[in-house]
Amino acid sequence: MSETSSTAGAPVDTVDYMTDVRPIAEGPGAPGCRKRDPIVVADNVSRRFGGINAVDVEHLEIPRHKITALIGPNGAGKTTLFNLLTGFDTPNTGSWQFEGTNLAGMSSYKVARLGMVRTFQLTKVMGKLTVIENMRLGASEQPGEKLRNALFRGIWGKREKDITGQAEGLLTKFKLDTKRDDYAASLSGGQRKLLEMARALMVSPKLVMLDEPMAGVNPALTQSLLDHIKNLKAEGMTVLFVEHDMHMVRHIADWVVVMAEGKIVAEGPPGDVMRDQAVIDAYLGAHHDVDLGAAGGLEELEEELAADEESVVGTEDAGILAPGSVVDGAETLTVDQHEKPSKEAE
Ligand SMILES: Nc1ncnc2c1ncn2[C@@H]1O[C@H](COP(=O)(O)OP(=O)(O)OP(=O)(O)O)[C@@H](O)[C@H]1O
Repeated sequence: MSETSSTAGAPVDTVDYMTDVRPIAEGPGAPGCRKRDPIVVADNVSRRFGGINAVDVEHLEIPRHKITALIGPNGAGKTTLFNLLTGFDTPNTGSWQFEGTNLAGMSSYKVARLGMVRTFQLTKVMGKLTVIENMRLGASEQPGEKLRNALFRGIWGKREKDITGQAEGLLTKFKLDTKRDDYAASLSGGQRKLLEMARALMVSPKLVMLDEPMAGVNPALTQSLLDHIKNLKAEGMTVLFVEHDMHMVRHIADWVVVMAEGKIVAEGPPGDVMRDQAVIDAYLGAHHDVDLGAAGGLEELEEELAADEESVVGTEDAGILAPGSVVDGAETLTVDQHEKPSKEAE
């Protein structure tokens, strides 16, 4: 999909979102920097849990039609920020707009209907429902939702048919059509991630927020997931994703926002951010000598961390990605997988 403006009916400016090289930020990348075309603008958003400042974001803008990665060490506040922006949690302070509409205090359901949807770190597909039933749940207006619709069965039937058709189309696109009538509980971790992403698309969103889309995905599905995420952008959507896998970040992100201890500590294009000292400090602690942006930097870091008894390298211990598995030619590596404190279910 592309953006077209016209004069006297003739298209004069066409932007292909995949090849658009216009600057994302108005100036140099820095925490809270202004974007040329933001879809989300947040101010002074904070959330405390007891004595912990889980989120303390002064200013954040998410660029429209781009893929933005939100990275940071465990406990940095990434998921909490997702929860706040999408109405799944309430901040102590703050305001934020999605396409100019103020969302503070709005329920998650209404936020989704406006076109801002999210997936979860631990998928929320309903195991005891079939794949197609899960998809139908994603539709913004369920037939039978309103008594009035139930009374007018003609309208009800048409809408139901449309929803099922849309769901089937998405299942085919995500190669889940053969699982249409299987219980979601029978799907693999990766297939559930795909189902959750497909279900999120039922409301034809403008902004798709993915919380650790690669976690729990086996290497066979990794490339397919990456392609689906890139396709969202090609189709005109904006993507914001939380991810620990640095190769994935470097491979598909146009812009990277780094959080540490609730704050935004760096922002910029992936290559720049990975060379940023604040990012290296936040991620690596003692491993200051490694340049994440340099060729071989990740491999060097992997070796250093492997030699460090306190570090757990990669997701292989969690059975997520095999060591040395390949994502589009690059070996996978997760730099931040220190033990997480246990956290209540979202
Ligand atoms: N419901 C909650 N109750 C109490 N503390 C919480 C709750 N949710 C999050 N926290 C705390 O808030 C901080 C931020 O957590 P959050 O899950 O947002 O971090 P994160 O960056 O998403 O981490 P991860 O990468 O491990 O998912 C952590 O210290 C966490 O323990």
